Amino acid sequence: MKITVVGAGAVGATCADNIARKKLSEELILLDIKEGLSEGKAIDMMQTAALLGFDTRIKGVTNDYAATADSSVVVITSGLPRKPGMTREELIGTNAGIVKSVTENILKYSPCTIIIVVSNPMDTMNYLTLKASGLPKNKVLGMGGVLDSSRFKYYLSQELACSPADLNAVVIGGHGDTTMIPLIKHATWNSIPVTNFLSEEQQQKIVADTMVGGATLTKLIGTSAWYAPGAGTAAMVESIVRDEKRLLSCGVYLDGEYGQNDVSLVVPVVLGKNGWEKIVNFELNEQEKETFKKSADAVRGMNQVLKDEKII
Ligand SMILES: NC(=O)c1ccc[n+]([C@@H]2O[C@H](COP(=O)([O-])OP(=O)(O)OC[C@H]3O[C@@H](n4cnc5c(N)ncnc54)[C@H](O)[C@@H]3O)[C@@H](O)[C@H]2O)c1
Ligand SMILES: O=C(O)C[C@H](O)C(=O)O
Repeated sequence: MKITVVGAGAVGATCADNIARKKLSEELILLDIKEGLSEGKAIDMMQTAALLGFDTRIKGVTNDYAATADSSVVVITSGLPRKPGMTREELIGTNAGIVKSVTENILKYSPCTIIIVVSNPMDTMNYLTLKASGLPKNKVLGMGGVLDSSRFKYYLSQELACSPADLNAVVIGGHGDTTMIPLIKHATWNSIPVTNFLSEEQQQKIVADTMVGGATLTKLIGTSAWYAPGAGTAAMVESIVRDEKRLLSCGVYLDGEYGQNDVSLVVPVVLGKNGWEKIVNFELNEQEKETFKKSADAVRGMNQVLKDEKII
């Protein structure tokens, strides 16, 4: 099996590192537009193989799409990250062109692949990839909800002084500072509602911190995060290539589900060898439904830019 990661920057390289450590494929191609970057990072990672005990062959290439031929899964991380003070949506002008051309090049050599989109603004880039690729909707997925759910568990675990591994907590909606919806009323600590242990004020703070989790790290680091995004993407790849059927929050094209059409948003899906295999319906209360609709409207507004600029 071959997996390709496009973009050998912070997120792409971290994702590739996780894929190799988990031994998810025999071959792993790392592709970047910047001469030497992916070649160098691939060799650096290969020099950890003897220490970490994996036998995945990682190869770095500069814009050589022929090397990606017959990839089962392709991860797209190419594009600009935001700087402190920016929103993800401000990246659309640059990243739409990059994501569209990468998608077209990938499909020339892997017409049946499954694509995971990481580049921001993810909800709009995932929609663009689906439209530009013409792939079946179950083969195009956005990474953001897995990350946001993991961040949600982090903030919950800090407040509850518990292990994040014992928490069940999900973020749906958009992958934007104002569009994501951490479902705190549904979150549990080993089946006990977390709301039993947290004041209303604590709950609101956890939700707010989760929503701006990416912006908080961008302010601290000076560019956006990569460890959790890389690990989150690798978890999605793992569920696909091992056909684990994990229930993960992923960006998918909605065709009536959750009352929405013609938009990509984050919802819980079963992830297996065919991509997303089933969208699972959350019993949202009226307020959550209304918030989901607002997120959908905001993301649809961003997607309109793609049409106005004749990108799709
Ligand atoms: N969805 C998420 O949860 C999530 C999380 C973190 C980052 N991101 C996004 O992922 C993207 C990458 O972030 P990063 O921190 O790795 O940035 P980075 O700058 O470290 O890496 C981006 C890489 O893309 C490469 N690139 C640019 N144009 C390309 C092209 N046409 N073909 C191939 N490679 C190309 C660059 O040379 C660079 O190496 C950003 O858009 C960022 O906002 C999304
Ligand atoms: O915050 C960002 O811009 C990057 C990514 O979407 C994240 O949530 O870490």
